[in-house]
Amino acid sequence: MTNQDEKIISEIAGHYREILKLIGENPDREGLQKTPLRAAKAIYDITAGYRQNPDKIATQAIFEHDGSRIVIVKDIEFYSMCEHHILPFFGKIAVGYIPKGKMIGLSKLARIVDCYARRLQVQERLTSQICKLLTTSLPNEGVIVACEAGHLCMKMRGVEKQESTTVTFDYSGKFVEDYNIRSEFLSLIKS
Ligand SMILES: Nc1nc2c(ncn2[C@@H]2O[C@H](COP(=O)(O)OP(=O)(O)OP(=O)(O)O)[C@@H](O)[C@H]2O)c(=O)[nH]1
Ligand SMILES: [Zn+2]
Repeated sequence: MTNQDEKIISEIAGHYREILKLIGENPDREGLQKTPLRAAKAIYDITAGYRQNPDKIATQAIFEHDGSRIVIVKDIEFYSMCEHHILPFFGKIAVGYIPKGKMIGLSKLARIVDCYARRLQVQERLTSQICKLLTTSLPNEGVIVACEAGHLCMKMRGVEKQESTTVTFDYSGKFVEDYNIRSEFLSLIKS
């Protein structure tokens, strides 16, 4: 952690201390003394994606590959924060692509998911940012991303729908043109 990171975290902690007072707490009581700093470190960590470069992650591990069949990494768990309420939404993402002479290191797909998830987000944008990045930075014939998540802003407050989940998709290239390949992806991520 750099000096700049520490400076920002300490400033955020000061704001959390004020929030604790405003909600009727005593930030000086024993259990809360370190809470502003802990909370500041947590929010800084949860939003680490702002300080990462997704293009760099996507181009770090590209290898030769002459196959042209779909590659899928599914059940990539993620945690993000909804930009409207700053409350968590979390679930799983599946990423698929059709190679065009190259393949990407599998872990990089999960790292790209984390890079965009660890920001203030809406689920639709999270899904489309992953799709767009891979479409432009990895040689491919098509990219598809499916995301299923539960939003705490719909469960622990507001409309309070405990079982609701939200599903979002985005796709490019052959997945747009070819319904069969899109449904192949869907059946493979369900199996
Ligand atoms: N499309 C979309 N909406 C989201 C997402 N996360 C939260 N929301 C919605 O953002 C909306 C904000 O609506 P507002 O009416 O401004 O806020 P609110 O009064 O807190 O709304 P309620 O949640 O209905 O109580 C709500 O409908 C949330 O469900 C997301 O990822 N995508
Ligand atoms: Zn919300």
